Amino acid sequence: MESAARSLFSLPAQQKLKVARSPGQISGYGFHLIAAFWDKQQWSECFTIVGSPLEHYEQLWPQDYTKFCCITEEFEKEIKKLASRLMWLMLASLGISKDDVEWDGPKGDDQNASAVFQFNSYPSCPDPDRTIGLVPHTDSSLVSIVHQSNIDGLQVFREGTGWFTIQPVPGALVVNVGDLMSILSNGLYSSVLHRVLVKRAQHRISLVYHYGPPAAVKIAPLEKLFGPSHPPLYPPVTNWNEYISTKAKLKGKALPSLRLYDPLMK
Ligand SMILES: O=C(O)CCC(=O)C(=O)O
Ligand SMILES: [Fe+2]
Repeated sequence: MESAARSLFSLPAQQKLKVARSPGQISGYGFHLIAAFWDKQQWSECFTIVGSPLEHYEQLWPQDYTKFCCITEEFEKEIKKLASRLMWLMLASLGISKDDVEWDGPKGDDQNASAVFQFNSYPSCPDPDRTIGLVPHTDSSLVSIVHQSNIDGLQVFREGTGWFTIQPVPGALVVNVGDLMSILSNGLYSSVLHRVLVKRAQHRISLVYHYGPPAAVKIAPLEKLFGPSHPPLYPPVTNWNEYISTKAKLKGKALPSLRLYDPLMK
C-alpha cells in the first residue's frame, strides 16, 4: 500500500491535479484536510479516499487502476477490522459493551462505520526548520491508525514533557485517539495532539485510516460513563461531518470549546 501511495505522489503534478479535491469535498488530491483549520501553509500534499477510490484511480492510472483498486480495497478491509476491534477493546476496558452503544449495527457489525483514508506525502525540504509538515492538531475520528513506514517525523505532545518523536518500529502501526472518542468516553480517553516535521533529505509517506461512526449518527458521552459525580463533559454532536465543520469554524479548537466544565476544577 505504501508503494501505491509513493507511486501516486510521484505522478506529474498535472496528473495529480486531475483529481484535485473540489471545494466542499473531502476526497481527492490537495492539501491536508486540516489546512482548512489553519492559515499557515504546510510542507505536505495529501490524497484522501472516502468510499471507493475507483473514479479517481481511473484518472490517475488509466492503465493500472484495477491493480491499485485491489490493493486499496484489501488494505482498507483489514484496517477497518483492526480499527473496529481496537475501538471495542478500548470501550470494553471502560466497561462498555456493544449493547451500550446504540449506533452500532446488528451484532456489533461495523458495516456502516465511516472512514477517511488518507495518504500523506512530505517531500524533502531544503530548510526543514522553517516549515512544518502538519501543524499540531488532534484527529476528529474515533481512532486513527497510522502507518509511518521507517522515516520519523510524527511527534506527540505530552503535558509536562513537550513534543516527542514517535520512532518508527518496523511492522508497527501507531494508534491515535480522536476527538469523537474523547466525547464518547466522556473524557476518559483524550485525543492526542500531534504534528509532523519534515526532513532535509528524505521524502516521507504516511497512510492514515481515520475510523468514525456511521455518517448520520449522533455522538454523545455514553450514559454508563456519567452520573451525579461525573456529569457529561461534552454536549452531543449531531454527526461526524457537523463536528468537522464546527472544528473548521473554530480553527481546530472544537473539543476544548465544547467542554461543559473544566474537568480539573471539580
Ligand atoms: O504523517 C503522519 O505520521 C501523521 C499524519 C496525521 O496526523 C494525519 O493525517 O492526521
Ligand atoms: Fe493527525
